[in-house]
Amino acid sequence: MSETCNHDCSSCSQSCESRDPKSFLEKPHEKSTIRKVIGVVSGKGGVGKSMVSSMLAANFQKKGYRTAVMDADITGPSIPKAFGITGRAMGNEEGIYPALSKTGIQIMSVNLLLENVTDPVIWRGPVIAGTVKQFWQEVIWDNVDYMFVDMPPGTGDVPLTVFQTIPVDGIVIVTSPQELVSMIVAKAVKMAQMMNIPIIGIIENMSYVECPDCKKHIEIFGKSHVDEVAAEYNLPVLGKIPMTPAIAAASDAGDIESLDGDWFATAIPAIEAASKA
Ligand SMILES: Nc1ncnc2c1ncn2[C@@H]1O[C@H](COP(=O)(O)OP(=O)(O)OP(=O)(O)O)[C@@H](O)[C@H]1O
Repeated sequence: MSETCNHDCSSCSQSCESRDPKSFLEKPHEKSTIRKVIGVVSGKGGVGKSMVSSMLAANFQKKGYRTAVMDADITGPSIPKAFGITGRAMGNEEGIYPALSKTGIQIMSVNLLLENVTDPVIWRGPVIAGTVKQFWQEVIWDNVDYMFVDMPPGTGDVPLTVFQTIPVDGIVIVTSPQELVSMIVAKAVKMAQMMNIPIIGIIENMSYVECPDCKKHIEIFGKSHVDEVAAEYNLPVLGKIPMTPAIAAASDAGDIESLDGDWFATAIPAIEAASKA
């Protein structure tokens, strides 16, 4: 172990015995290789967590990493749409194969298994959590450097299952300025600490709107408090993403991979550094 242990597993990525003596971690499919798993979480829905998961994956793939997205947001799956994937996942007696995006990102989502993408998933918690487990154990993930897990919002059954079964190397918390940011970040931070998952930092989405003429940043949801809240928990702010029609349009068109923007200039090296072996 290269760093001195301060017994706070939430700020450390080492895997040592004291980390989790009675681990519930499950092995992935025997044909899968997944090197790093990054969870993307939010305290509540609609803050752009799926958008951030998709854009992070697109950026990591562009950097040359073999990248995957597991859409663990079973009742509100929006990942395939952002990547323009409409077909169904294929499988055989060995397992299920993820769909591939235009740039080769491996994607698994419940929407790739439903007969009709508009069919609602009206399942009880344990069934939903079981589906996420299956995405880990029965999908054949091909030589993945970084897997981003788009978590369901909140701190319920499914995030719990993900944290218990999948060896998550770190989480990124997504917030938006109008939420009760301090309470919601506090809940996400506490859950990660209880589960001994390192927190890489916070990304604020829909942070501001840029005036197309004078380029002034307008904080339409009011003044952001993300810096203060991050400082309170000793976490870095990994980025502030503007609310822009380009993001909404790219997502609606299934073209998230074509978006250009340097919104992740801080987040990418932070994720790389936090997930180093
Ligand atoms: N920065 C942005 N600028 C413009 N539109 C955005 C931005 N971020 C997200 N959106 C849009 O907001 C909507 C909600 O985003 P998204 O689905 O990523 O949220 P979410 O937090 O994953 O929601 P849920 O948890 O309910 O699934 C989407 O239609 C998306 O296109």
